[in-house]
Amino acid sequence: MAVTAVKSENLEHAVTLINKAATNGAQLIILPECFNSPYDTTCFPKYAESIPGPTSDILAQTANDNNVYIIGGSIPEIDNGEVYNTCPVFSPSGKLLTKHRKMHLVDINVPGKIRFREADSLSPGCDFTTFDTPYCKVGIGVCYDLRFPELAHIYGEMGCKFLVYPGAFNMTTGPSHMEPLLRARAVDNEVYVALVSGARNETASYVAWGHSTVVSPWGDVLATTEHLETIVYCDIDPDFVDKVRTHLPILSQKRTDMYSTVVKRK
Ligand SMILES: O=C(O)CCC(=O)C(=O)O
Repeated sequence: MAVTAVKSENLEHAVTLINKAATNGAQLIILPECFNSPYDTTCFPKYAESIPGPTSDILAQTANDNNVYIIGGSIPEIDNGEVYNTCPVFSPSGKLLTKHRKMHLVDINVPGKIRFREADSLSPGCDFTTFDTPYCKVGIGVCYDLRFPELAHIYGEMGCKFLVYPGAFNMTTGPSHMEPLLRARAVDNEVYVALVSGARNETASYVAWGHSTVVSPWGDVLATTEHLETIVYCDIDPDFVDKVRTHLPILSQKRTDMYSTVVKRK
């Protein structure tokens, strides 16, 4: 999705795209990170709103109108004076099922290329976020969360078969890192993984890599795109997760007598 600096335009456009995807048969629809605001630390506090709030009300209504799950990308959320990068999730009846506040905030400095520090205006979330669908359990991260294998592993342990990351990789890290990270999380945990990005806008302060992609539990790229706005469609088969786990039972072969990944705070 192409995102502009005008929140109302972004909301209207997101609804149009969701309606189109639903008309074409999508049952679970994912928006990109920061779809109602520019991805810019100076914008987050200005665009922030509560969840539930105006943007989430529109997504709830759109989920209900189309009878689809919506993973609402992310929006800057304000709560108690703190601003979070938050992904709200809606059921086909328009219920706010859960929300994921980005747990790992971006703090990168590649000299001469990119410096971005979300903590300049955001606070990190401290919750694991999963929800059940009739198809399978789904785990949510937001972009930089993808770089931390522990989160994906814990979601796998919690029973998720599909991990979804609204994201916005950039022109420095995206070309080298995004696809390998998606494929690694998928193969490590034998799950489907999707990352949904905003379209590239060369005039934005942060230029997104784009390339929204879905990877299978076997590590294959099932659906992807270039950097311009489009809807990427993909069939997810939760039974295939079980098949891969039977063929390669690595999850039960972990040497948990020697090491483990432990949840310290829920
Ligand atoms: O991990 C990266 O390289 C970029 C991450 C990012 O920009 C984000 O979390 O939105």
